[in-house]
Amino acid sequence: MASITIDGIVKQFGGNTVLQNLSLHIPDGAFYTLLGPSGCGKTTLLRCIAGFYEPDAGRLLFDKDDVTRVSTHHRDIGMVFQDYALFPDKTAFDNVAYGLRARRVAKPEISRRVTEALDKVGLGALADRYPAQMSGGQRQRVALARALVIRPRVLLMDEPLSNLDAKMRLQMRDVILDLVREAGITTVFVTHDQEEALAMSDRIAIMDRGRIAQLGTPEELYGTPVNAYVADFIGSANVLQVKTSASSEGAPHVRYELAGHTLNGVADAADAAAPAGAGVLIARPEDLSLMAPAPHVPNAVLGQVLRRQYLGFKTAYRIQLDSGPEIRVELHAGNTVADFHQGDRVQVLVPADCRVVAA
Ligand SMILES: Nc1ncnc2c1ncn2[C@@H]1O[C@H](COP(=O)(O)OP(=O)(O)OP(=O)(O)O)[C@@H](O)[C@H]1O
Repeated sequence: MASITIDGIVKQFGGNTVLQNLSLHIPDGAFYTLLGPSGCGKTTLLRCIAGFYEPDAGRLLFDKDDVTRVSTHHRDIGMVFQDYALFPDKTAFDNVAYGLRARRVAKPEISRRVTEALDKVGLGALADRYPAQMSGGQRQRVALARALVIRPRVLLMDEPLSNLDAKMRLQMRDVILDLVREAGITTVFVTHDQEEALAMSDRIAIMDRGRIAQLGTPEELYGTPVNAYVADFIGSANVLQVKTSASSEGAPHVRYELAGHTLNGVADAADAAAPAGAGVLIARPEDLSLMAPAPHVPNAVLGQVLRRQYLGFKTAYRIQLDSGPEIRVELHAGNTVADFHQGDRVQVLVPADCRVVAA
């Protein structure tokens, strides 16, 4: 077990800089997820931590040990891949035993630890099966047991759930979390599935073209995304260009123009000093609400229902704001406000704590 310090890592392929001076500290025992769209550099970063790639600049530390130039098999890491990467000609037992045999662990101890590891992942009865005789979920459990049985300092997982069906993915989330929590092992998990990231992580690093756009707890990323990219990547958000001006209440409050109305919002701390200009309103559909048009309602914008979609636990609306953009609103079942239909005139209520960030 060890903390991981990534200090100013740069990685280039040809002329293409894939990791741009990236720094990140992962405390001992924490579960961190790298999340981002295809090609943002998640796997490259994981491979630098694993030692498959040597960075062009920067350092990598496990605790205080500089492992930047240490080879993969001396880094003491466990790895789990999307495609399991099991040996097809070895049984589950022998797959899990492989790392211990390579480390010349005594036979009785190998037997004890492998049996224990297979039991932990619920495969005690399948020790003699070959990978081809197992389901995807079972194979991934073998891969997990194989990674953990060597008691690595760091566990690295590259999209380990993406080849599994939806139900198995949910089950394996719990299996993984139970095992890594019990072992107290520092884990770096790569996914492009935002729900998986939210459900599993202590902290999520959202990556954008080789940089970290935001690092935070799931609640921080969802509740206070620093920019439109993060807001749009985690959950869904209305991301609307607005013109901002200073609020009489002072920072962090800000006023902004949306579809001909002046509303109150909250500015990002970094932008609070310069409130006048172009901004971006970030409003989650579930934070907005609807009412029939009425005079003198603060923080409301007029529009018309373009589409109403009933989704059981919620109803999703697309509203065309009068001489403004479209905006999405979601009302949850049990919400007592009246229902609206296509063509209805409505007033969209935008809470005054909705955030406006730099454009
Ligand atoms: N070995 C390599 N040689 C050249 N370019 C590479 C190599 N590995 C990755 N790249 C490039 O680096 C960029 C980042 O790739 P990376 O695999 O790290 O992205 P990712 O975020 O993991 O994407 P995905 O979710 O699709 O796996 C891509 O543009 C990719 O084409």
